[in-house]
Amino acid sequence: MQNFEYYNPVNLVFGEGQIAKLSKLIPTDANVLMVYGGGSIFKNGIHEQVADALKKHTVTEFGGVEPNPRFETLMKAVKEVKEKDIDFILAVGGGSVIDGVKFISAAANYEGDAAEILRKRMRIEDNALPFGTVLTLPATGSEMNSGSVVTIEETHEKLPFGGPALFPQFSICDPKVMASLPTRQVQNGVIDAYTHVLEQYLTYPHDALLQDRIAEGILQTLITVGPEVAKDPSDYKLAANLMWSCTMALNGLIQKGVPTDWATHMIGHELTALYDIDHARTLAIIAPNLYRVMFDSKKEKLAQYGKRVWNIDADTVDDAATQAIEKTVAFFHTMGMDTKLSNYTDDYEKTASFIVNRFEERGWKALGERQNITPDKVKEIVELSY
Ligand SMILES: NC(=O)c1ccc[n+]([C@@H]2O[C@H](COP(=O)([O-])OP(=O)(O)OC[C@H]3O[C@@H](n4cnc5c(N)ncnc54)[C@H](O)[C@@H]3O)[C@@H](O)[C@H]2O)c1
Repeated sequence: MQNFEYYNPVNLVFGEGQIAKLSKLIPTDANVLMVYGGGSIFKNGIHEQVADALKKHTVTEFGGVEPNPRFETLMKAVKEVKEKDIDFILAVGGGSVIDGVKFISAAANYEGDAAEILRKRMRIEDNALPFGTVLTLPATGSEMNSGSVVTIEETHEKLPFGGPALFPQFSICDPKVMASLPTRQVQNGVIDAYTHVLEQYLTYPHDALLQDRIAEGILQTLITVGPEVAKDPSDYKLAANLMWSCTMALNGLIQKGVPTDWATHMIGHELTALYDIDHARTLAIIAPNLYRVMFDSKKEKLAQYGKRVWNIDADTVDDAATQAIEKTVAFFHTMGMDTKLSNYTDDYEKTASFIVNRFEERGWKALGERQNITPDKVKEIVELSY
């Protein structure tokens, strides 16, 4: 096992009725900016619960953070923070709102052009504004990690950044909030979490036995609850298991001491930036083709995944690994994912060369756990995804 440090200071408050605890989790003398997205919280009662819990607090509201949050919108919130001397931010939303709040928190005290935080992929160590979250959509794990992804609309760039100062102080995860989710968003949540685990698991064999078993447990739970919770997100048992699986998939635990990949995400972000395809759906397009192109490099772990997660009984590693990829694609389809870029756009033919050029401009010579996903491999993966 590789050496590691595991630091995660998030106070995760899980369960029905827990939103009321906001009154104690945020200091009463705080000057709060409450940030939310398109307004679904006004229809499903979440806004009412938050407002009720914060009736003794000073709260300014900032709505309109988009799915795949935009730098341009978030800078308006940064202006508000400065003008109103805000000293605590509350994110009420899914990954987009939480990621957006992480950017606002980092940019609030940043001297200079805040776009540098994204373009230079800055590691935020200190000087960020404290914030907490009320999660409304289980998917990203952003409620319990210190990463964020923000899109610069002007240049169609979707860029990740993060750092230890960007952990939420607390996150409230009440599975009841899922009842109002459209099927599409529940499906996205399942596949986003599933692919997060694959990024940290489908690498090469190592000796971190527990990390593998936890990863396999999350995958099996998602396979069990995914199709059912998409049909009925108001079923508390299913919703609670999905919500906790999504958090566990990306709170840092399963990546400790092991190699990780993340190339599917790096390529997927480009598809969202170019075509506005939902994040999870870009992962479903890219991941299987990445496993096909990088087969020799990943086949041992693919075979282990096939045998342990899908109960595949095959004579050879190659056979088990091939079947594992097919099982994964079938699961993505069960969860309502289209797995071809041409299902989303007719204008795909130059996508591979565009993405490769971008990676080269950014100086990315190779991706993946072995740093062997070179620009020509990226091209092959994207072309196979058409
Ligand atoms: N920080 C991380 O670790 C991390 C990891 C993966 C993905 N991401 C990023 O997170 C973003 C995606 O976040 P997401 O998948 O959580 O979706 P989202 O936050 O973009 O929300 C998707 C849609 O669901 C709606 N919605 C949210 N909660 C709802 C509810 N309870 N009822 C009805 N509608 C509701 C939103 O208004 C929005 O229209 C992407 O930008 C992605 O790149 C971040």
